[in-house]
Amino acid sequence: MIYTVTLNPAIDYVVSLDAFHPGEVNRSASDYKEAGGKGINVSRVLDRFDVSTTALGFIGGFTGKYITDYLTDMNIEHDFVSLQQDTRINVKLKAAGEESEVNGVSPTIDEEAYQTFIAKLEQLKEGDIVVLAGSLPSSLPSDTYKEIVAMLKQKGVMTILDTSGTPLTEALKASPAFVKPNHHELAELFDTEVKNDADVVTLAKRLHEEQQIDHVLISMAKDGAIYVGTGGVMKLSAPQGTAVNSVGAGDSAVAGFIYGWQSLENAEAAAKYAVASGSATAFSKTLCTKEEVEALLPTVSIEHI
Ligand SMILES: Nc1ncnc2c1ncn2[C@@H]1O[C@H](COP(=O)(O)OP(=O)(O)O)[C@@H](O)[C@H]1O
Ligand SMILES: O=P(O)(O)OC[C@H]1O[C@](O)(COP(=O)(O)O)[C@@H](O)[C@@H]1O
Repeated sequence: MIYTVTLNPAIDYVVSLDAFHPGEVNRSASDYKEAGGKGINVSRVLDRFDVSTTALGFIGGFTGKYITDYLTDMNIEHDFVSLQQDTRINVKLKAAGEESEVNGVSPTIDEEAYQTFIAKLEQLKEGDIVVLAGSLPSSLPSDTYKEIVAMLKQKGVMTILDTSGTPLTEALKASPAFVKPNHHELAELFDTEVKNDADVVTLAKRLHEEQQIDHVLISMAKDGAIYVGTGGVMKLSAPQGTAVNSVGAGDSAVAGFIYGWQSLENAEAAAKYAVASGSATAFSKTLCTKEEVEALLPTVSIEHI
């Protein structure tokens, strides 16, 4: 069974305007809301690929109810721990060809809620897959993902991690099986500049070899991705197209990799599916469909480095 963990979910409130004028009253040309947060998006995309998951994490208040109702309507299993405080709202602003984001403040996770969540993870078994994705609520210590990865690995559970900053640095010490930082997050991780593909390969190799991560996929938005792992070293081009809404592109890439890996057990095919999925989401208003991904697959080229 695949589980996604979103410790800090969100309603994504996506607002489009022709132009944004700070300090003035602005009116949306269009807006809509979606259940978001990285693990939840992975569940949503895998559902579109006909792969069942159970979404775990913390949810609270009327915003949390919006998310659980949304998932229930989609027939996506979920088993969140309930909080009193509201789940956050993240604002995604699209104006004059630019995308800006204001991600909200997380509710507080108290010890009792955290232990209830850990008790759910304790039930998982060898062969299960867990996707840990997104920021940590500020009330949880920065080594939370590290502790969870270590605990799950002891049970024979495959762990996949998509986060950034100190929680990522810490969790790498527990060697999750697959990580997908983008190139900015990779640079931040090593406190350096990433100027070209060679720099990306050098740092991704360090993650694979020194931190013993089986699969490292560095996503680079319109420049595709670089894979370093048990499947070798390769650069994947992104399909050409017009970016409509790139919110969820990274999450779609994570879902695409899992889908490709599960169905084919081949890292090259999985990385290709990841890139096609990310791009299909970037080119559409919302998350990709399987048909959109498969239409783009032949346009992803791979160069072995
Ligand atoms: N403008 C774009 N054009 C084509 N593909 C894109 C674009 N933006 C994102 N993608 C696709 O989505 C994947 C993930 O995007 P990226 O922006 O790197 O992730 P994140 O959202 O985690 O920062 C990329 O590897 C690429 O395949
Ligand atoms: O937990 P974080 O890092 O604040 O990110 C949450 C945001 O990321 C998203 O999951 C989108 O992520 P990507 O664009 O990286 O795929 C949104 O749905 C959500 O608002």
